[in-house]
Parts: sequence; structure tokens; C-alpha cells
Amino acid sequence: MLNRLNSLYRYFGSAAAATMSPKKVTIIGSGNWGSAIARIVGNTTKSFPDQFDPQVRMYVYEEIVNGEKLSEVINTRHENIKYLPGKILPENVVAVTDLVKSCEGSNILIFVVPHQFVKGLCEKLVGKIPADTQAISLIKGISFDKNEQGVSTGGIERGGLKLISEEIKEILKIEVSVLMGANLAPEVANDNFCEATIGCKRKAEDGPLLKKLFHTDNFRINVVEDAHTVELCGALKNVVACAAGFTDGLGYGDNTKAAVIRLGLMETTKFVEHYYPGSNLETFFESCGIADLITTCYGGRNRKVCEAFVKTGKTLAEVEKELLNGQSAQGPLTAEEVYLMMKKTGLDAKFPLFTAVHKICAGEMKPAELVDCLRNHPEHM
Ligand SMILES: NC(=O)c1ccc[n+]([C@@H]2O[C@H](COP(=O)([O-])OP(=O)(O)OC[C@H]3O[C@@H](n4cnc5c(N)ncnc54)[C@H](O)[C@@H]3O)[C@@H](O)[C@H]2O)c1
Ligand SMILES: O=P(O)(O)OC[C@H](O)CO
Repeated sequence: MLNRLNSLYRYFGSAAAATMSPKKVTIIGSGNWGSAIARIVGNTTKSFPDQFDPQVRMYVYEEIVNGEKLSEVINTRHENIKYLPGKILPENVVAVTDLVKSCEGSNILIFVVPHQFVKGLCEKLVGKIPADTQAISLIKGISFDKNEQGVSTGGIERGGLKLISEEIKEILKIEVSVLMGANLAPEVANDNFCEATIGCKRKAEDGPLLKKLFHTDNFRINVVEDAHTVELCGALKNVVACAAGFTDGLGYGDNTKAAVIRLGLMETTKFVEHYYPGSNLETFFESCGIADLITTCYGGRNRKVCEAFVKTGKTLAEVEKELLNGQSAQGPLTAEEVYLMMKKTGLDAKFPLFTAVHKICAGEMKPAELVDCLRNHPEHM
């Protein structure tokens, strides 16, 4: 009897300790945003040692920069000289080039890579992470599989569309929240004040800890339950930013850009309502919604690349290479994915701004025709 009590005590004692023990955090990605967020998470984990293990591992896709391994520079000089030069990373952020090792025993995975790399990275992690690990995706994009119908459990035909959070969940069988907002990485790395939105389906259960991981004096977090809307706002604003870049390239001013932002917002709300019905209107007024549209359409990389595309007549790949030094503008790829998906479900005509962005990027429409598309938008009929 005594033995049985002892073993019960040991079992429940260790289970409680496991629940209470500080969470290990891994950042998967070390680009412009990955490095800016590492500055925040490196500090918050140190501030709450009872909640978080202070060592934060950061998966680095290895590359040679000026003759040195990027991971070694990060671990010795604490600076990502390629993707966030001039900003010091906290010393408890450790670069690891082996993806599986970077996630070993981790309780919280922060996904922050350009969306085209997510699937490949997740597939390498299958069976390699604890079952109770949770993830949070900071990735603004969608997943699109040409061969899939993408029919949701609610029976809505999504023509191959999946959210990045859904893709991670499907492959790794873990809970995935999202963080989106008006967050240009260089400004966040500069500690300029801004806001962000966490979308968390299990808000009561996971929200408080996730908020603790990201919330600082200059990076203010709101947590909402409407995670699908948060994520789609983040993905679709990159498409709208391309349209803003095209009108900048054409020499139009701020009134035209305001129209692009407004019509882009109308298409975004309609898109969310069609493919993920039941969103809260208030979510569009969080940082992930209108605020991110504004910041991206004025200061983002997608805008910049699309403006240069119009002004120089070079290809998008050329201007991206020339202007972004290895960083990635996600808008053109997202516009293509959204277009193919809308086409499959017969809805492309209902989203003329999204459709025009793809057609301009693909060389099927002249940038100047975008203004006709704005002029004849169904919102004016
Ligand atoms: N940069 C921003 O201001 C910002 C802000 C908010 C959200 N986001 C979103 O965060 C996500 C990541 O953006 P970012 O700015 O950190 O990245 P980035 O644009 O700086 O892209 C470069 C990253 O891609 C990695 N990479 C290149 N080839 C790879 C490969 N084959 N496999 C794996 N990784 C590879 C590089 O190592 C580097 O970490 C995107 O979805 C972006 O939309 C970016
Ligand atoms: O530079 P962009 O266009 O990728 O936008 C960056 C952020 O998403 C802005 O919130």
C-alpha cells in the first residue's frame, strides 16, 4: 500500500513538475523578422525565468556571409549581419543550424520563415518534437496545393487553400496560434512603439503565456480568439501592398493609395467571410487588420519591390534580388496562390483587386490597367 502511494506521489509529482517547468522556446527562422523577434523573445524569456528557459534556440539556415558562417557570427558577435545588421541580439539567443536539434525538447516553436519553406521544415520535424509542444506562426502567407480540393471540415470548398497554421498543425499534430500586426521588422528592432495581435483558438489556456513571451513596453499585444481572421489579414495585406506599390510606381498619390487600402480591406473582409465564415468585425480593427494594411502599403518590402517593378521594367525576381539582399517579398507568391484558389472556386471576378495584382505580377495585365480595375470595382456599383 505504502509502495503504491509512493509511486502515485512520484507520478503526480513529476507530472506537476513537467507542467510547471520553464518552457523551452525555439525560433524557426532567422531572417529580418525572425531576428527582430529574437531580440524581444530573448529578453522576455530572461525576465520570466520561472515560465521560460532563458536559452532561446534559433534555427539558422546556414549561409556564408563575407566569408563567415552566419551562425558563427550570430553566436560570437550576436548580430545577424545579413538580415538585421547593426542590431545586437541578446546573448541567450543561440543559433543552431540543425533544425531537429534546434527543436529538441522545445515546448514552444515560433515559426518565422518565408511561407514557401514551411512545409519542408515541418516534414523534417515529424516525430521529433514532444507531443505537447505548441507553435505560434508569425508567417504572413497561405499554403496552396494545386492537387488538393482543400475542403474544410465545415464543407466549404477552398480550392487547395490552407492557412499556414493549418499546414503546421496537419503535419506536426500540434496546436498552432498566430501573431500578426503592423510590424515592419526594422522599426520593431529599433524599439519603436507598435502593437500586434495574437490569434489563439484556446485563448484562455494558451493566450496568457504567449502574451508573456512577446508583450513588452514597445510591442503591445492583444489576444483574440478569431485566429483565422488574424492570419488571413496578415497574408492578404501583402497582396494589397503590391497594388499600393504599383500605384506608387505609376506616380499616383496618397488618395489613390487610400482607395487601394479601402478596396483591399473590403476584399479581405469578403474573402475571410466566404472561406472562413464567422469572423468578428472587431478583428479587422486590431493591429493585424487595418493597421497592418496601412504600414505595409507605406513602408513595406512588397510595396517597394512592386514600385520598382513598374518604374524599372525589370522582373519582380530581379528587383527583389537588387533591393532586398536575400529577404523575400511574399505578396506576388500569395497573389498567385489566392488567384489559383479563387479560380478553382469560380470567385476570381468577385475579387478584382486581388486578381489584378496576380495578373500584373504574372505579366498578363499592364500595371496602368490597375486604375481601371479600381474605377470599376464592384464596391462602386
Ligand atoms: N520582415 C518584416 O518586416 C516582417 C514583419 C512581419 C512579418 N513578416 C513575415 O515573417 C515571415 C518571415 O519573414 P522574414 O522577414 O523573417 O524573412 P526574410 O524575408 O528576411 O527571408 C529570409 C529568410 O529566409 C531563410 N531562407 C532562405 N532560404 C531558405 C530555405 N531554403 N529554407 C529555409 N529558410 C530559408 C533565410 O535563411 C532567412 O532566414 C514572412 O512570412 C513575412 O511576411 C515579416
Ligand atoms: O515588408 P513587408 O511588405 O513584408 O511587410 C512587413 C510586415 O508584414 C509589416 O507588418
